[in-house]
Amino acid sequence: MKITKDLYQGSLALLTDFYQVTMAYAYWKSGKAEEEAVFNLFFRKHPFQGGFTLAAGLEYVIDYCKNFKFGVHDITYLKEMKDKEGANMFDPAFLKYLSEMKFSCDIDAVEEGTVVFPNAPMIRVKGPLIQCQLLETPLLNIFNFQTLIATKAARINLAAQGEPVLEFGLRRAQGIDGALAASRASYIGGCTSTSNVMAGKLFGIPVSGTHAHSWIMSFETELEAFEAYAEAFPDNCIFLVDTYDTINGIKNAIKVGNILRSRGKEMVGIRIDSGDLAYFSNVARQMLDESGFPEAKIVASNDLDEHIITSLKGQEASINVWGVGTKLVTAFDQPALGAVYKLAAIRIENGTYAPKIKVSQQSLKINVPGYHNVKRYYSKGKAVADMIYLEDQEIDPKGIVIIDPIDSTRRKRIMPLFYQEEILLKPIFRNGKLMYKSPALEEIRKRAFEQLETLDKTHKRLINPHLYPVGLEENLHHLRTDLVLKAQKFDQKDEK
Ligand SMILES: Nc1ncnc2c1ncn2[C@@H]1O[C@H](COP(=O)(O)OP(=O)(O)OP(=O)(O)O)[C@@H](O)[C@H]1O
Ligand SMILES: O=P(O)(O)OC[C@H]1O[C@H](OP(=O)(O)OP(=O)(O)O)[C@H](O)[C@@H]1O
Ligand SMILES: O=C(O)c1cccnc1
Ligand SMILES: [Mg+2]
Repeated sequence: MKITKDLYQGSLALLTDFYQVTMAYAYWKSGKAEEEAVFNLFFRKHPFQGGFTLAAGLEYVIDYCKNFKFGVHDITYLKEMKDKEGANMFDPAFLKYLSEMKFSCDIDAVEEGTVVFPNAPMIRVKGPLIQCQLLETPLLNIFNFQTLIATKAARINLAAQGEPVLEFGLRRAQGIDGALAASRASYIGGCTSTSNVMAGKLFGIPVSGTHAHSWIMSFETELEAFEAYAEAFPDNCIFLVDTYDTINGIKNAIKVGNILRSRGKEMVGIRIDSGDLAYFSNVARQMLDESGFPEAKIVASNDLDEHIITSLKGQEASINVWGVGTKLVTAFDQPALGAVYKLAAIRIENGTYAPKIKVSQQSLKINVPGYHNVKRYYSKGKAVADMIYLEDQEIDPKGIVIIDPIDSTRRKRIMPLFYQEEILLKPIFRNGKLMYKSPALEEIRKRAFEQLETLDKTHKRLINPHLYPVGLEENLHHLRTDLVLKAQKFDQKDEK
Protein backbone atom coordinates (compact mmCIF):
# COMPACT_ATOMS: atom_id res chain seq x y z
CA MET A 1 0.00 0.00 0.00
CA LYS A 2 1.25 3.50 -0.84
CA ILE A 3 0.04 6.71 0.68
CA THR A 4 0.02 9.46 -2.00
CA LYS A 5 3.61 9.62 -3.12
CA ASP A 6 3.64 12.79 -5.15
CA LEU A 7 2.07 15.21 -2.70
CA TYR A 8 4.37 14.15 0.12
CA GLN A 9 7.52 13.94 -2.05
CA GLY A 10 7.94 10.32 -1.10
CA SER A 11 8.34 11.01 2.62
CA LEU A 12 6.01 11.32 5.58
CA ALA A 13 8.73 11.86 8.20
CA LEU A 14 7.64 15.46 8.78
CA LEU A 15 4.04 14.48 9.32
CA THR A 16 4.58 15.11 13.00
CA ASP A 17 4.17 17.95 15.46
CA PHE A 18 7.01 20.43 15.50
CA TYR A 19 7.65 19.72 19.18
CA GLN A 20 8.56 16.17 18.29
CA VAL A 21 11.34 17.54 16.07
CA THR A 22 12.57 19.99 18.70
CA MET A 23 12.52 17.22 21.32
CA ALA A 24 14.36 14.96 18.88
CA TYR A 25 17.02 17.64 18.56
CA ALA A 26 17.25 18.09 22.32
CA TYR A 27 17.44 14.30 22.89
CA TRP A 28 20.26 14.18 20.38
CA LYS A 29 22.06 17.13 21.95
CA SER A 30 21.80 15.72 25.44
CA GLY A 31 23.06 12.30 24.37
CA LYS A 32 19.72 10.57 25.08
CA ALA A 33 18.60 9.93 21.53
CA GLU A 34 19.57 6.27 21.48
CA GLU A 35 18.38 5.37 24.96
CA GLU A 36 15.84 2.60 24.70
CA ALA A 37 12.30 3.60 25.57
CA VAL A 38 8.89 1.96 25.63
CA PHE A 39 5.78 3.90 24.65
CA ASN A 40 2.17 2.75 24.64
CA LEU A 41 -0.71 3.96 22.54
CA PHE A 42 -4.10 3.63 24.22
CA PHE A 43 -7.38 5.47 24.77
CA ARG A 44 -9.17 6.23 28.01
CA LYS A 45 -12.83 6.09 27.09
CA HIS A 46 -14.86 4.37 24.40
CA PRO A 47 -16.21 6.69 21.72
CA PHE A 48 -19.95 7.35 21.23
CA GLN A 49 -20.65 6.42 24.88
CA GLY A 50 -20.31 2.85 23.73
CA GLY A 51 -19.07 -0.31 25.36
CA PHE A 52 -16.47 -1.38 22.81
CA THR A 53 -13.96 0.00 20.32
CA LEU A 54 -12.81 -1.64 17.11
CA ALA A 55 -9.12 -1.19 16.29
CA ALA A 56 -8.14 -0.16 12.77
CA GLY A 57 -5.19 1.51 11.09
CA LEU A 58 -2.34 -0.94 11.62
CA GLU A 59 -1.69 -1.35 7.91
CA TYR A 60 -1.15 2.41 7.58
CA VAL A 61 1.14 2.32 10.62
CA ILE A 62 3.18 -0.46 9.05
CA ASP A 63 3.44 1.47 5.80
CA TYR A 64 4.44 4.60 7.68
CA CYS A 65 7.18 2.83 9.67
CA LYS A 66 8.49 0.88 6.69
CA ASN A 67 8.98 4.14 4.83
CA PHE A 68 10.15 6.14 7.84
CA LYS A 69 13.06 8.14 6.52
CA PHE A 70 13.96 11.81 6.39
CA GLY A 71 14.26 12.52 2.68
CA VAL A 72 16.33 15.19 0.96
CA HIS A 73 13.38 17.60 0.86
CA ASP A 74 12.70 17.12 4.55
CA ILE A 75 16.30 17.82 5.50
CA THR A 76 16.41 20.90 3.23
CA TYR A 77 13.28 22.23 4.90
CA LEU A 78 14.69 21.69 8.40
CA LYS A 79 18.05 23.14 7.36
CA GLU A 80 16.36 26.38 6.39
CA MET A 81 14.48 26.79 9.66
CA LYS A 82 15.69 29.78 11.66
CA ASP A 83 15.28 30.72 15.29
CA LYS A 84 14.19 34.20 16.53
CA GLU A 85 17.72 35.56 16.12
CA GLY A 86 17.86 34.36 12.54
CA ALA A 87 20.35 31.59 13.29
CA ASN A 88 19.87 28.05 11.99
CA MET A 89 17.51 26.15 14.26
CA PHE A 90 19.24 22.80 13.87
CA ASP A 91 22.89 21.82 14.00
CA PRO A 92 24.04 20.34 10.62
CA ALA A 93 25.42 17.32 12.51
CA PHE A 94 21.89 16.65 13.82
CA LEU A 95 20.47 16.92 10.32
CA LYS A 96 23.09 14.46 9.09
CA TYR A 97 22.10 12.15 11.96
CA LEU A 98 18.43 12.49 10.97
CA SER A 99 19.16 11.84 7.30
CA GLU A 100 21.00 8.62 8.23
CA MET A 101 18.42 7.50 10.76
CA LYS A 102 16.92 4.09 10.01
CA PHE A 103 13.74 2.90 11.62
CA SER A 104 14.87 0.29 14.14
CA CYS A 105 12.03 -0.05 16.66
CA ASP A 106 10.16 -3.08 17.92
CA ILE A 107 6.45 -2.62 17.46
CA ASP A 108 3.75 -4.84 18.91
CA ALA A 109 0.13 -4.07 18.17
CA VAL A 110 -3.39 -5.38 18.22
CA GLU A 111 -4.46 -6.65 14.85
CA GLU A 112 -6.94 -4.62 12.87
CA GLY A 113 -10.46 -5.72 13.60
CA THR A 114 -9.70 -6.48 17.25
CA VAL A 115 -12.16 -5.30 19.86
CA VAL A 116 -10.27 -3.13 22.33
CA PHE A 117 -10.92 -1.45 25.68
CA PRO A 118 -9.74 1.61 27.59
CA ASN A 119 -6.26 1.79 29.12
CA ALA A 120 -4.90 -1.34 27.45
CA PRO A 121 -2.23 -0.59 24.85
CA MET A 122 -3.22 -0.96 21.21
CA ILE A 123 0.36 -0.31 20.07
CA ARG A 124 3.60 -0.69 21.97
CA VAL A 125 6.74 0.89 20.55
CA LYS A 126 10.18 0.01 21.92
CA GLY A 127 13.32 1.52 20.51
CA PRO A 128 15.59 4.56 20.46
CA LEU A 129 13.89 7.34 22.39
CA ILE A 130 14.21 9.72 19.45
CA GLN A 131 12.39 7.38 17.06
CA CYS A 132 9.66 6.52 19.56
CA GLN A 133 9.11 10.23 20.08
CA LEU A 134 8.94 11.09 16.38
CA LEU A 135 6.36 8.35 15.87
CA GLU A 136 3.91 9.71 18.45
CA THR A 137 1.97 12.07 16.26
CA PRO A 138 1.64 10.03 13.06
CA LEU A 139 0.70 6.87 14.96
CA LEU A 140 -1.98 8.74 16.85
CA ASN A 141 -3.19 10.44 13.69
CA ILE A 142 -3.61 7.11 11.93
CA PHE A 143 -5.03 5.05 14.78
CA ASN A 144 -7.31 7.65 16.29
CA PHE A 145 -9.23 8.24 13.10
CA GLN A 146 -9.44 4.76 11.65
CA THR A 147 -10.32 3.17 14.98
CA LEU A 148 -13.00 5.80 15.52
CA ILE A 149 -14.61 5.20 12.12
CA ALA A 150 -14.35 1.41 12.33
CA THR A 151 -16.14 1.64 15.69
CA LYS A 152 -18.84 3.92 14.31
CA ALA A 153 -19.31 1.56 11.37
CA ALA A 154 -19.57 -1.42 13.73
CA ARG A 155 -22.25 0.36 15.74
CA ILE A 156 -24.21 1.24 12.60
CA ASN A 157 -23.91 -2.31 11.32
CA LEU A 158 -25.03 -3.74 14.67
CA ALA A 159 -28.08 -1.50 14.47
CA ALA A 160 -28.77 -2.75 10.93
CA GLN A 161 -28.82 -6.31 12.35
CA GLY A 162 -27.00 -7.91 9.45
CA GLU A 163 -28.73 -6.00 6.67
CA PRO A 164 -26.37 -4.39 4.16
CA VAL A 165 -25.01 -0.94 5.01
CA LEU A 166 -23.67 0.97 2.00
CA GLU A 167 -21.12 3.67 2.86
CA PHE A 168 -21.98 6.90 0.99
CA GLY A 169 -19.64 9.30 2.83
CA LEU A 170 -17.13 10.66 0.31
CA ARG A 171 -18.88 14.00 -0.32
CA ARG A 172 -19.00 14.85 3.38
CA ALA A 173 -15.76 13.25 4.57
CA GLN A 174 -12.83 15.13 6.10
CA GLY A 175 -10.81 15.71 2.95
CA ILE A 176 -9.33 13.27 0.49
CA ASP A 177 -7.25 11.14 2.82
CA GLY A 178 -9.96 11.22 5.48
CA ALA A 179 -12.46 9.91 2.96
CA LEU A 180 -10.23 7.06 1.81
CA ALA A 181 -9.28 6.02 5.32
CA ALA A 182 -12.93 6.28 6.37
CA SER A 183 -14.08 4.02 3.54
CA ARG A 184 -11.48 1.45 4.52
CA ALA A 185 -12.34 1.62 8.22
CA SER A 186 -16.08 1.49 7.44
CA TYR A 187 -15.55 -1.69 5.47
CA ILE A 188 -13.61 -3.20 8.39
CA GLY A 189 -16.48 -2.21 10.69
CA GLY A 190 -18.91 -4.21 8.58
CA CYS A 191 -20.17 -2.02 5.75
CA THR A 192 -20.95 -3.95 2.60
CA SER A 193 -19.58 -1.50 0.07
CA THR A 194 -18.45 2.05 -0.55
CA SER A 195 -19.56 4.65 -3.06
CA ASN A 196 -15.93 5.87 -3.18
CA VAL A 197 -14.56 4.47 -6.42
CA MET A 198 -10.96 5.27 -5.52
CA ALA A 199 -11.30 3.33 -2.26
CA GLY A 200 -12.55 0.48 -4.43
CA LYS A 201 -9.49 0.72 -6.64
CA LEU A 202 -6.93 1.17 -3.85
CA PHE A 203 -8.27 -1.22 -1.23
CA GLY A 204 -10.40 -3.64 -3.20
CA ILE A 205 -13.58 -2.65 -1.35
CA PRO A 206 -16.74 -3.51 -3.35
CA VAL A 207 -18.24 -0.35 -4.84
CA SER A 208 -21.93 0.16 -5.31
CA GLY A 209 -24.51 2.88 -5.75
CA THR A 210 -27.86 3.96 -7.10
CA HIS A 211 -28.46 7.29 -8.87
CA ALA A 212 -29.12 10.88 -7.81
CA HIS A 213 -32.07 13.26 -8.10
CA SER A 214 -30.17 15.09 -10.86
CA TRP A 215 -30.59 12.05 -13.10
CA ILE A 216 -34.36 12.28 -12.75
CA MET A 217 -34.39 16.06 -13.09
CA SER A 218 -32.43 15.96 -16.35
CA PHE A 219 -35.45 14.28 -18.04
CA GLU A 220 -38.92 15.66 -18.83
CA THR A 221 -40.55 13.02 -16.64
CA GLU A 222 -39.52 10.63 -13.88
CA LEU A 223 -40.83 7.70 -15.91
CA GLU A 224 -38.55 8.54 -18.84
CA ALA A 225 -35.61 8.82 -16.43
CA PHE A 226 -36.32 5.36 -14.94
CA GLU A 227 -36.73 3.86 -18.43
CA ALA A 228 -33.44 5.35 -19.62
CA TYR A 229 -31.64 4.08 -16.52
CA ALA A 230 -33.10 0.64 -17.07
CA GLU A 231 -31.77 0.72 -20.65
CA ALA A 232 -28.29 1.52 -19.39
CA PHE A 233 -28.28 -0.86 -16.41
CA PRO A 234 -30.93 -3.52 -16.88
CA ASP A 235 -29.33 -5.68 -14.19
CA ASN A 236 -28.67 -2.99 -11.63
CA CYS A 237 -31.69 -0.76 -11.25
CA ILE A 238 -32.39 0.87 -7.92
CA PHE A 239 -34.79 3.71 -8.66
CA LEU A 240 -34.73 6.81 -6.49
CA VAL A 241 -38.44 7.44 -6.01
CA ASP A 242 -38.68 10.69 -4.05
CA THR A 243 -37.72 13.44 -6.49
CA TYR A 244 -41.30 14.75 -6.96
CA ASP A 245 -43.85 12.59 -5.21
CA THR A 246 -42.76 9.42 -3.45
CA ILE A 247 -45.98 7.43 -4.01
CA ASN A 248 -46.02 8.32 -7.69
CA GLY A 249 -42.30 7.53 -7.84
CA ILE A 250 -42.98 4.02 -6.50
CA LYS A 251 -45.71 3.59 -9.17
CA ASN A 252 -43.23 4.61 -11.87
CA ALA A 253 -40.61 2.23 -10.50
CA ILE A 254 -43.18 -0.59 -10.68
CA LYS A 255 -44.03 0.33 -14.29
CA VAL A 256 -40.37 0.16 -15.31
CA GLY A 257 -39.95 -2.98 -13.20
CA ASN A 258 -42.63 -4.62 -15.38
CA ILE A 259 -40.93 -3.43 -18.58
CA LEU A 260 -37.66 -4.91 -17.35
CA ARG A 261 -39.40 -8.16 -16.47
CA SER A 262 -40.90 -8.39 -19.97
CA ARG A 263 -37.27 -8.38 -21.16
CA GLY A 264 -36.28 -11.11 -18.74
CA LYS A 265 -34.67 -8.72 -16.24
CA GLU A 266 -35.53 -7.86 -12.62
CA MET A 267 -35.33 -4.47 -10.99
CA VAL A 268 -33.20 -4.61 -7.87
CA GLY A 269 -35.26 -2.13 -5.88
CA ILE A 270 -36.00 1.44 -4.98
CA ARG A 271 -34.36 4.09 -2.81
CA ILE A 272 -36.12 6.56 -0.52
CA ASP A 273 -34.07 9.57 0.56
CA SER A 274 -36.52 11.88 2.35
CA GLY A 275 -39.64 12.11 4.39
CA ASP A 276 -40.80 9.66 7.00
CA LEU A 277 -38.72 6.63 6.11
CA ALA A 278 -40.85 4.25 8.20
CA TYR A 279 -44.08 5.38 6.61
CA PHE A 280 -42.85 5.51 3.01
CA SER A 281 -40.92 2.24 3.23
CA ASN A 282 -44.03 0.46 4.50
CA VAL A 283 -46.23 1.98 1.79
CA ALA A 284 -43.58 1.06 -0.80
CA ARG A 285 -43.36 -2.51 0.52
CA GLN A 286 -47.07 -2.99 0.24
CA MET A 287 -47.22 -1.51 -3.27
CA LEU A 288 -44.26 -3.57 -4.47
CA ASP A 289 -45.64 -6.78 -2.95
CA GLU A 290 -49.09 -6.24 -4.41
CA SER A 291 -47.58 -5.57 -7.84
CA GLY A 292 -45.57 -8.80 -7.84
CA PHE A 293 -42.22 -7.44 -6.67
CA PRO A 294 -41.80 -9.02 -3.23
CA GLU A 295 -38.08 -9.44 -3.87
CA ALA A 296 -37.47 -5.77 -4.68
CA LYS A 297 -35.23 -4.19 -2.05
CA ILE A 298 -35.99 -0.93 -0.30
CA VAL A 299 -32.92 1.20 0.25
CA ALA A 300 -33.17 4.11 2.69
CA SER A 301 -30.78 7.04 3.07
CA ASN A 302 -30.81 10.55 4.55
CA ASP A 303 -28.67 11.42 7.55
CA LEU A 304 -28.91 7.95 9.02
CA ASP A 305 -26.92 6.75 12.00
CA GLU A 306 -27.14 3.85 14.46
CA HIS A 307 -29.83 5.59 16.53
CA ILE A 308 -32.14 6.42 13.61
CA ILE A 309 -31.67 2.93 12.21
CA THR A 310 -32.59 1.46 15.61
CA SER A 311 -35.63 3.71 15.78
CA LEU A 312 -36.71 2.74 12.26
CA LYS A 313 -36.36 -0.93 13.16
CA GLY A 314 -38.48 -0.30 16.24
CA GLN A 315 -41.12 1.27 13.99
CA GLU A 316 -41.08 -1.86 11.82
CA ALA A 317 -39.96 0.06 8.76
CA SER A 318 -39.67 -2.11 5.65
CA ILE A 319 -36.10 -1.14 4.89
CA ASN A 320 -33.69 -3.81 3.63
CA VAL A 321 -30.59 -1.79 2.78
CA TRP A 322 -29.14 1.24 4.56
CA GLY A 323 -27.18 4.01 2.79
CA VAL A 324 -25.11 5.91 5.35
CA GLY A 325 -22.74 8.79 4.65
CA THR A 326 -22.17 11.94 6.69
CA LYS A 327 -22.73 10.62 10.19
CA LEU A 328 -20.51 7.60 9.59
CA VAL A 329 -17.43 9.05 7.93
CA THR A 330 -17.33 12.18 10.09
CA ALA A 331 -18.04 10.25 13.30
CA PHE A 332 -20.65 12.93 13.70
CA ASP A 333 -21.38 12.70 17.42
CA GLN A 334 -17.74 12.31 18.44
CA PRO A 335 -15.24 13.61 15.95
CA ALA A 336 -12.08 12.28 17.66
CA LEU A 337 -11.18 9.18 19.63
CA GLY A 338 -8.67 10.80 21.97
CA ALA A 339 -6.12 7.99 22.12
CA VAL A 340 -2.79 9.02 23.64
CA TYR A 341 0.80 7.80 23.43
CA LYS A 342 2.73 7.72 26.67
CA LEU A 343 6.22 6.83 27.80
CA ALA A 344 5.93 3.69 29.95
CA ALA A 345 9.52 2.61 30.58
CA ILE A 346 13.19 3.34 29.91
CA ARG A 347 15.74 0.59 29.68
CA ILE A 348 18.45 0.90 32.30
CA GLU A 349 22.01 -0.37 32.50
CA ASN A 350 21.32 -3.87 33.81
CA GLY A 351 19.03 -4.49 30.85
CA THR A 352 15.78 -4.16 32.79
CA TYR A 353 13.13 -1.51 32.27
CA ALA A 354 12.58 1.32 34.71
CA PRO A 355 8.84 1.97 34.72
CA LYS A 356 7.73 5.57 34.19
CA ILE A 357 4.65 7.19 35.62
CA LYS A 358 2.83 10.41 34.83
CA VAL A 359 0.95 11.49 37.92
CA SER A 360 -2.28 13.39 37.51
CA GLN A 361 -4.99 14.83 39.70
CA GLN A 362 -7.40 12.79 37.62
CA SER A 363 -6.78 9.10 38.29
CA LEU A 364 -8.10 8.47 34.77
CA LYS A 365 -4.98 10.15 33.44
CA ILE A 366 -2.37 8.19 35.38
CA ASN A 367 -0.71 5.90 32.86
CA VAL A 368 0.09 2.22 33.26
CA PRO A 369 3.86 2.03 33.71
CA GLY A 370 6.30 -0.65 32.59
CA TYR A 371 6.92 -2.98 29.70
CA HIS A 372 3.57 -4.71 29.54
CA ASN A 373 1.20 -6.61 27.31
CA VAL A 374 -2.49 -7.51 27.28
CA LYS A 375 -4.08 -10.92 27.57
CA ARG A 376 -7.71 -11.66 26.79
CA TYR A 377 -9.43 -14.57 28.47
CA TYR A 378 -12.20 -16.39 26.67
CA SER A 379 -14.73 -18.83 28.03
CA LYS A 380 -16.72 -20.89 25.53
CA GLY A 381 -15.83 -18.43 22.81
CA LYS A 382 -16.92 -15.37 24.80
CA ALA A 383 -14.43 -12.75 26.00
CA VAL A 384 -14.55 -12.55 29.80
CA ALA A 385 -11.81 -10.09 30.74
CA ASP A 386 -8.61 -8.38 29.60
CA MET A 387 -5.53 -8.36 31.80
CA ILE A 388 -2.68 -5.89 31.49
CA TYR A 389 0.49 -7.52 32.84
CA LEU A 390 4.25 -7.01 32.90
CA GLU A 391 5.94 -9.01 30.15
CA ASP A 392 8.18 -10.96 32.52
CA GLN A 393 5.44 -11.62 35.08
CA GLU A 394 4.61 -15.24 35.79
CA ILE A 395 0.88 -15.81 35.85
CA ASP A 396 -0.50 -18.38 38.26
CA PRO A 397 -2.83 -20.53 36.16
CA LYS A 398 -4.82 -21.47 39.26
CA GLY A 399 -5.99 -18.00 40.11
CA ILE A 400 -5.25 -14.32 39.69
CA VAL A 401 -6.95 -11.07 40.53
CA ILE A 402 -7.17 -8.23 38.07
CA ILE A 403 -7.73 -4.71 39.37
CA ASP A 404 -9.49 -1.88 37.60
CA PRO A 405 -6.89 0.81 36.81
CA ILE A 406 -9.24 3.67 37.74
CA ASP A 407 -11.07 2.22 40.73
CA SER A 408 -8.96 -0.28 42.68
CA THR A 409 -11.99 -1.57 44.58
CA ARG A 410 -13.28 -3.07 41.36
CA ARG A 411 -11.61 -6.45 41.07
CA LYS A 412 -12.17 -9.69 39.27
CA ARG A 413 -10.87 -13.14 40.09
CA ILE A 414 -9.78 -15.20 37.11
CA MET A 415 -8.77 -18.84 36.88
CA PRO A 416 -6.67 -18.92 33.70
CA LEU A 417 -6.75 -22.72 33.83
CA PHE A 418 -10.37 -22.72 32.76
CA TYR A 419 -10.07 -20.17 29.98
CA GLN A 420 -8.63 -19.86 26.53
CA GLU A 421 -6.29 -16.92 26.23
CA GLU A 422 -5.02 -14.63 23.53
CA ILE A 423 -2.10 -12.24 23.80
CA LEU A 424 -3.40 -9.13 22.09
CA LEU A 425 -0.18 -7.30 21.20
CA LYS A 426 1.30 -9.21 18.29
CA PRO A 427 4.88 -8.75 17.08
CA ILE A 428 4.85 -6.40 14.08
CA PHE A 429 8.44 -5.10 13.81
CA ARG A 430 11.64 -6.36 15.42
CA ASN A 431 14.61 -4.00 15.18
CA GLY A 432 12.86 -2.22 12.36
CA LYS A 433 12.29 -5.42 10.42
CA LEU A 434 8.71 -6.27 9.50
CA MET A 435 7.70 -9.59 11.09
CA TYR A 436 4.00 -9.45 10.32
CA LYS A 437 2.08 -10.23 7.19
CA SER A 438 -0.88 -7.89 6.92
CA PRO A 439 -4.06 -9.84 6.30
CA ALA A 440 -6.18 -9.01 3.26
CA LEU A 441 -8.85 -6.41 4.01
CA GLU A 442 -11.48 -9.12 3.69
CA GLU A 443 -9.75 -11.10 6.47
CA ILE A 444 -9.60 -8.02 8.68
CA ARG A 445 -13.31 -7.44 8.18
CA LYS A 446 -13.95 -11.08 9.06
CA ARG A 447 -11.85 -10.76 12.21
CA ALA A 448 -13.87 -7.70 13.22
CA PHE A 449 -17.08 -9.63 12.77
CA GLU A 450 -15.76 -12.61 14.76
CA GLN A 451 -14.36 -10.39 17.49
CA LEU A 452 -17.71 -8.66 17.91
CA GLU A 453 -19.31 -12.10 18.16
CA THR A 454 -17.04 -12.89 21.15
CA LEU A 455 -18.45 -9.90 22.97
CA ASP A 456 -21.55 -10.32 25.08
CA LYS A 457 -24.49 -8.35 23.73
CA THR A 458 -24.67 -6.30 26.92
CA HIS A 459 -21.36 -4.64 25.95
CA LYS A 460 -22.67 -3.90 22.46
CA ARG A 461 -25.73 -2.00 23.59
CA LEU A 462 -25.67 1.42 21.93
CA ILE A 463 -26.44 3.30 25.12
CA ASN A 464 -25.52 2.56 28.74
CA PRO A 465 -23.61 -0.60 27.87
CA HIS A 466 -22.39 -3.01 30.50
CA LEU A 467 -18.73 -2.39 31.37
CA TYR A 468 -16.31 -5.06 30.11
CA PRO A 469 -13.69 -5.87 32.77
CA VAL A 470 -10.15 -4.72 32.02
CA GLY A 471 -7.70 -4.89 34.89
CA LEU A 472 -4.11 -4.71 35.92
CA GLU A 473 -2.47 -7.94 37.02
CA GLU A 474 -1.92 -7.63 40.79
CA ASN A 475 1.84 -7.06 40.70
CA LEU A 476 1.48 -4.40 38.03
CA HIS A 477 -1.21 -2.75 40.14
CA HIS A 478 1.15 -2.67 43.15
CA LEU A 479 4.03 -1.36 41.04
CA ARG A 480 1.82 1.41 39.74
CA THR A 481 0.42 2.30 43.15
CA ASP A 482 3.92 2.43 44.66
CA LEU A 483 5.15 4.66 41.86
CA VAL A 484 2.23 7.03 42.24
CA LEU A 485 2.74 7.25 46.02
CA LYS A 486 6.48 7.77 45.63
CA ALA A 487 5.95 10.49 43.08
CA GLN A 488 3.48 12.25 45.37
CA LYS A 489 5.79 12.14 48.38
CA PHE A 490 8.49 13.61 46.23
CA ASP A 491 6.10 16.43 45.26
CA GLN A 492 5.24 17.14 48.93
CA LYS A 493 8.93 17.42 49.84
CA ASP A 494 9.39 19.86 46.99
CA GLU A 495 6.60 22.08 48.24
CA LYS A 496 8.10 22.41 51.75
N1 LIG B 1 -39.67 7.42 10.80
C1 LIG B 1 -38.57 8.03 11.19
N2 LIG B 1 -38.16 7.93 12.45
C2 LIG B 1 -37.04 8.56 12.87
N3 LIG B 1 -36.28 9.31 12.09
C3 LIG B 1 -36.63 9.44 10.79
C4 LIG B 1 -37.79 8.81 10.29
N4 LIG B 1 -37.88 9.13 8.99
C5 LIG B 1 -36.83 9.92 8.68
N5 LIG B 1 -36.07 10.11 9.76
C6 LIG B 1 -34.84 10.91 9.90
O1 LIG B 1 -35.23 12.23 10.17
C7 LIG B 1 -34.40 13.16 9.52
C8 LIG B 1 -35.25 14.00 8.55
O2 LIG B 1 -34.47 14.95 7.91
P1 LIG B 1 -35.04 16.30 7.32
O3 LIG B 1 -35.68 17.10 8.39
O4 LIG B 1 -33.93 16.91 6.56
O5 LIG B 1 -36.25 15.86 6.40
P2 LIG B 1 -36.23 15.39 4.92
O6 LIG B 1 -37.45 14.60 4.71
O7 LIG B 1 -34.93 14.75 4.62
O8 LIG B 1 -36.33 16.71 4.10
P3 LIG B 1 -35.80 16.93 2.62
O9 LIG B 1 -36.99 16.70 1.76
O10 LIG B 1 -35.32 18.33 2.65
O11 LIG B 1 -34.68 15.96 2.35
C9 LIG B 1 -33.32 12.36 8.84
O12 LIG B 1 -32.21 12.23 9.67
C10 LIG B 1 -33.99 11.00 8.65
O13 LIG B 1 -33.05 9.92 8.59
O1 LIG C 1 -27.34 11.51 4.17
P1 LIG C 1 -26.05 10.82 4.19
O2 LIG C 1 -25.95 9.80 5.27
O3 LIG C 1 -24.88 11.76 4.18
O4 LIG C 1 -25.97 9.94 2.83
C1 LIG C 1 -25.60 10.44 1.60
C2 LIG C 1 -26.56 11.47 1.07
O5 LIG C 1 -25.98 12.05 -0.04
C3 LIG C 1 -26.92 12.15 -1.07
O6 LIG C 1 -27.65 13.32 -1.10
P2 LIG C 1 -27.17 14.75 -0.56
O7 LIG C 1 -27.10 14.74 0.91
O8 LIG C 1 -25.93 15.18 -1.30
O9 LIG C 1 -28.37 15.68 -0.99
P3 LIG C 1 -29.81 15.67 -0.34
O10 LIG C 1 -29.66 15.74 1.14
O11 LIG C 1 -30.45 16.90 -0.91
O12 LIG C 1 -30.45 14.42 -0.77
C4 LIG C 1 -27.84 10.96 -0.81
O13 LIG C 1 -29.06 11.12 -1.44
C5 LIG C 1 -27.91 10.90 0.65
O14 LIG C 1 -28.96 11.66 1.16
O1 LIG D 1 -25.23 5.68 -4.78
C1 LIG D 1 -25.93 6.40 -4.09
O2 LIG D 1 -27.15 6.27 -3.97
C2 LIG D 1 -25.28 7.51 -3.32
C3 LIG D 1 -23.94 7.74 -3.35
C4 LIG D 1 -23.38 8.76 -2.64
C5 LIG D 1 -24.17 9.54 -1.86
N1 LIG D 1 -25.48 9.32 -1.81
C6 LIG D 1 -26.05 8.32 -2.52
MG1 LIG E 1 -28.56 14.99 2.55
